[in-house]
Amino acid sequence: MDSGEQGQARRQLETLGRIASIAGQDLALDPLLQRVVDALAAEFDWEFVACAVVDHARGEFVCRALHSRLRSDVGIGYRRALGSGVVGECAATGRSFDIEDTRGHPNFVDTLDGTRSELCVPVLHDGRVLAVLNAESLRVGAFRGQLTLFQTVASLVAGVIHAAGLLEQLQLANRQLQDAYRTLENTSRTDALTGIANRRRFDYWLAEAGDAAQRSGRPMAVLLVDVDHFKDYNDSYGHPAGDACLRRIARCLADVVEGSPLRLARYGGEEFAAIASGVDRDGMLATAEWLRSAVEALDIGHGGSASGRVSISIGVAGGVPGEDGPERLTEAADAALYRAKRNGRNRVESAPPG
Ligand SMILES: Nc1nc2c(ncn2[C@@H]2O[C@H](COP(=O)(O)OP(=O)(O)OP(=O)(O)O)[C@@H](O)[C@H]2O)c(=O)[nH]1
Repeated sequence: MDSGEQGQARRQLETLGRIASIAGQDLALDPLLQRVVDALAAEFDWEFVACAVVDHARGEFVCRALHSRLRSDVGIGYRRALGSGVVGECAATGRSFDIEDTRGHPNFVDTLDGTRSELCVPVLHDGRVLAVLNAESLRVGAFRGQLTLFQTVASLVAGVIHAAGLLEQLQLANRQLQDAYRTLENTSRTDALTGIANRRRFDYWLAEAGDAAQRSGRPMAVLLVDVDHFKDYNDSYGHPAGDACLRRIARCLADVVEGSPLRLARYGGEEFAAIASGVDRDGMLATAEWLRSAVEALDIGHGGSASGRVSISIGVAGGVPGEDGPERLTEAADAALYRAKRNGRNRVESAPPG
C-alpha cells in the first residue's frame, strides 16, 4: 500500500468512526436515519442520499430520511412496493447494487432528473432487510470503488437502526394500549343507551362529593329523576320507542345541566340522577324545576299520562353529609321522589333540610 492509499484508508476509517458515533447518539428512528444520511452526504460530498425503511407488513418501502441537492420526486414519506425500482429490488432481495450507468438498467426508475449512477445497499439485521441506503449522482461512475465502504456503513448502523425500530414499535404499541385503555375506561363509565355517565360513575362522584363536603363543611345536593308512567309508555308505543324516549330525555337533561356544577348520570332503568358539590338543597330545587319543565317542553306524546305527554318526577335532598355518608342524601332524595309520585307526578319534592 503506497502512502496515497494509506491516507485514503485512514480517511475512510475516520469517516466510518464518525458515522458510527453519531448514529448511536439517541434512539429516535427518524432523527437517527437523518443523521446517517447527512453524514454520508457531507463526508463524501454526494448530491443525493436517502434511507428507506422496509415496511414488511405492507410490502412497501418508505423514504424516512433524505439529503438532496437535486430536484427529485422523492420526499420523506415517499413509498413504493417492494421489488419496484432499484431501491425496491434491494429491499426485496437484500442484494446490493452498484450501477455505474443507470441507462439501460432493467429496473431503474427515474425519480431524479438525469441520474446516471446509483449505489444501493441493504441494512440487514438477522438476515432481514430493515432499510436501504441509497445514493444517486448525475455523473456516470460517481460511486466507483465505494460499494464496500457503503456496505460497511450499512452494517455499522444496522444494530442501532434495529434497536430504534424496536423502540418505535414499542412506542406505537404503548400508544395503542393507552388508547384502548381510555376507550375501555370510558365505556365502563358510560351508559350504552343514552351516552351519558352510568351508575358506576355516579357512585364514584357521590363518594368524591361526600368526602369534599365532609372535609370543607360545604353542602352538596343530590336529585333523582324518574320518568312517569313509563311502563305504560313502553306498553303503548313499544320498547324501541321507549328507548328513543329515554335517549331524548337524557339529551334534554344533559343540555340543561351543561356548564353548571351538576353532574348527570343514568341511575338505572328509567331513572336519572344528578349531583352537585357546593350547592344546597334550595339551589338544587331551582335546577330540578328547570329539568322538569324542560322535559315537559319536549312535548313527547303519552296517552297514558294525565297531561298527554311524557313527564318526570324529581326528588331533591341536600346538606353536609354526616358520619353516615352521602348515601343518606340519596335515600332522602329517593323518599322525596316517592312523595312526588304520590302527590300526582310531574313535580319536584324535596327532603326536609338536613
Ligand atoms: N324501553 C325501555 N324501558 C325501560 C328501560 N329500563 C326500564 N324500562 C321500563 O321502565 C318501566 C318502569 O316501570 P315502573 O317502575 O312500573 O314505573 P312507571 O311505569 O314509570 O310508573 P311510575 O314510576 O309510578 O310513574 C318498566 O316497564 C321497565 O321495563 C329501558 O332501558 N328501555
